[in-house]
Amino acid sequence: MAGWLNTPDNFHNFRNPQGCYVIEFIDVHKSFDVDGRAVPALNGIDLKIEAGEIFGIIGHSGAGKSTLVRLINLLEKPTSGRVLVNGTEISASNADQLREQRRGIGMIFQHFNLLSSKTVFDNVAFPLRLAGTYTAAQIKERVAQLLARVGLADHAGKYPAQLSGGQKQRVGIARALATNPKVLLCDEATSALDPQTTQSVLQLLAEINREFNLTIVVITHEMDVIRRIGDRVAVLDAGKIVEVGNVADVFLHPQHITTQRFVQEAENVDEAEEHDAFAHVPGRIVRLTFQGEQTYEPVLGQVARTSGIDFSILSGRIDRIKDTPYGQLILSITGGEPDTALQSFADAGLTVEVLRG
Ligand SMILES: Nc1ncnc2c1ncn2[C@@H]1O[C@H](COP(=O)(O)OP(=O)(O)OP(=O)(O)O)[C@@H](O)[C@H]1O
Repeated sequence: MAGWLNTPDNFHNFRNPQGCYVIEFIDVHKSFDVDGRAVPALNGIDLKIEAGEIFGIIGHSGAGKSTLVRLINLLEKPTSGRVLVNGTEISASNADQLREQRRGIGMIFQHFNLLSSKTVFDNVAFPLRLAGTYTAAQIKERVAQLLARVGLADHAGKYPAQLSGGQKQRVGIARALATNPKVLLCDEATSALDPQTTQSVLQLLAEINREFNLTIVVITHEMDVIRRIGDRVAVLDAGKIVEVGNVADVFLHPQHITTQRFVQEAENVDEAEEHDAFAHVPGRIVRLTFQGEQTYEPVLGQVARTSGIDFSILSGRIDRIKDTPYGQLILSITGGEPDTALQSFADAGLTVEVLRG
């Protein structure tokens, strides 16, 4: 059944003809009327989400994430400003156009939102039946194909109550993909799952992103989710985007205080505690950040030898941001020529931050 799944070729037809942005917010404000008073939820959002990327939106409760996502899936209209999805401004769409546009946007939820009285098969078939344009044989084939893709081929006859959380979310993903959307919105999709199940669901999302060139928008309050699969991230705080960039840049060098706190939470670091712990350590204290292949290179030893410094490692971690390894070390440096050492680290491509001079 060729043509059922997104392919890079047919995907291009859905790109914004003016560029490659699937979703675009232009100075968007949204407020809600509460007892005759306008309560602002979003204040001047400018955002461009590119075709085929995994874009994370992180924020605390009340920051405006759900409102932002409801503007993307066309459930809300902006109070002012423009939201474009696949190049079309939603507030200018009529009812038929809206229905057609909504079919191009899939969504998965924190609590899965499956129909408990229907089998796995019927849950996934639901949007296809709703569309009213597929034969029973086409629906059967499509659902089988989707269930196989999410690893649930043997569970078609089960009911949601008979599934684990991870399996329920896989059904949610299969259902969201049924009508072949170009955009998948994930609203806290792994927040109800244990760490191991979270990992496998995130892996599945990363795979379908690559296979179908699907644009995925991930709404979360956990930086770790974005670190694992995100390409770019926007940090939302009190209805405003306070930081946006590539995940590696934002994660390793967070600028805004809200971003810094999210990163510290993800790394389980208490900066005040760390600062106290280093108070009695002699020498300069520096943080070195390695990215990519340099993570595994013997830079520390080489620089120590050439500059004559001694160093102790006060804390350190090696991990991955999506597919790229990175390392962060906090060192105390004594003796030798510390300025030469810091320059040599920078020359080797490491990011050097002096925490105490
Ligand atoms: N329908 C509504 N009517 C009135 N106020 C609303 C409505 N929806 C959202 N708000 C307000 O808008 C602000 C942003 O809410 P929103 O639900 O978008 O935040 P959020 O980041 O998704 O939070 P959470 O993670 O808790 O869902 C909040 O102050 C909220 O009270």
